[in-house]
Amino acid sequence: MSTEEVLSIQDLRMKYDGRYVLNGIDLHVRRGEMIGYIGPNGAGKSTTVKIMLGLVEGYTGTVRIFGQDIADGSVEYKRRIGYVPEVAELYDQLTPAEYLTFTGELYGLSYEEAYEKAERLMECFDLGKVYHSRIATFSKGMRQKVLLISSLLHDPDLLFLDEPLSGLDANSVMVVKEILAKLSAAGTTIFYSSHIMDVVEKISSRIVLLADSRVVADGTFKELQQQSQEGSLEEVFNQLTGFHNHGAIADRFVSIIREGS
Ligand SMILES: Nc1ncnc2c1ncn2[C@@H]1O[C@H](COP(=O)(O)OP(=O)(O)OP(=O)(O)O)[C@@H](O)[C@H]1O
Repeated sequence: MSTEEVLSIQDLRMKYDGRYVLNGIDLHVRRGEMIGYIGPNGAGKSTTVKIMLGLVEGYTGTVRIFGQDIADGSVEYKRRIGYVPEVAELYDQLTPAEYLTFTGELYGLSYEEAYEKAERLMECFDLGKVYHSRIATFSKGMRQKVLLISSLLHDPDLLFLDEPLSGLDANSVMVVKEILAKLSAAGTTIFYSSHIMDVVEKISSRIVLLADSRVVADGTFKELQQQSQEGSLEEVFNQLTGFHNHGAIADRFVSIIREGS
């Protein structure tokens, strides 16, 4: 793996409504790393990613991407980034051909190049026949595949994925996991945010766990296991986030549902 630093975050803090949602994040990521970025709901994962994408302002600290401070006003670094958001904002009235040539051109590809490349990528996902159908008619998994293609069309150096396997069937999951492994091996740096612990455990070269607005663990899966003396990543996650009462919460939930019945 290269020692080239693709991403560097120093003392990143962000407040919403007077409350710190990120409180001193430090993170240094090298080229080709596959970072599993995990944490409880509301821990600040999306906020960190949105800051890195330049979508959220008002933070303090320094964020450098490809060596460039993203606060310096230049947006050139964005051309080398791909992003699959948690909530898809696909344009329903467009076809994949229209949508993907639009995003491809935004990333600097020519129309012809984007059109032809997107069509071949759609075919890889068995979606060649619907290249000219409206996205409004697509299933969740089909939409997710279009989003994945859109994030990868320009062969980004840094890829941010938020629940990228959402809605995909088991066969497609296998294909996408393999694609990510190959991209990472070829030098693409991947920031993989998900709640599906067994996938994160298997595909990440390094896992960063965010809790209470801070990084509470950062290392390989083996290192995290040693830190918490637990087995699976799910158990490591429970332990490092101090969560032990799933049974009691479930009991309470069910008893409320059953009240009066
Ligand atoms: N625009 C906003 N205005 C006010 N508070 C916000 C805003 N965006 C996020 N927050 C708050 O910041 C905290 C972190 O949210 P964030 O979406 O980053 O969490 P997350 O780790 O991605 O969670 P999840 O796993 O549920 O997706 C939450 O408490 C959330 O309510």
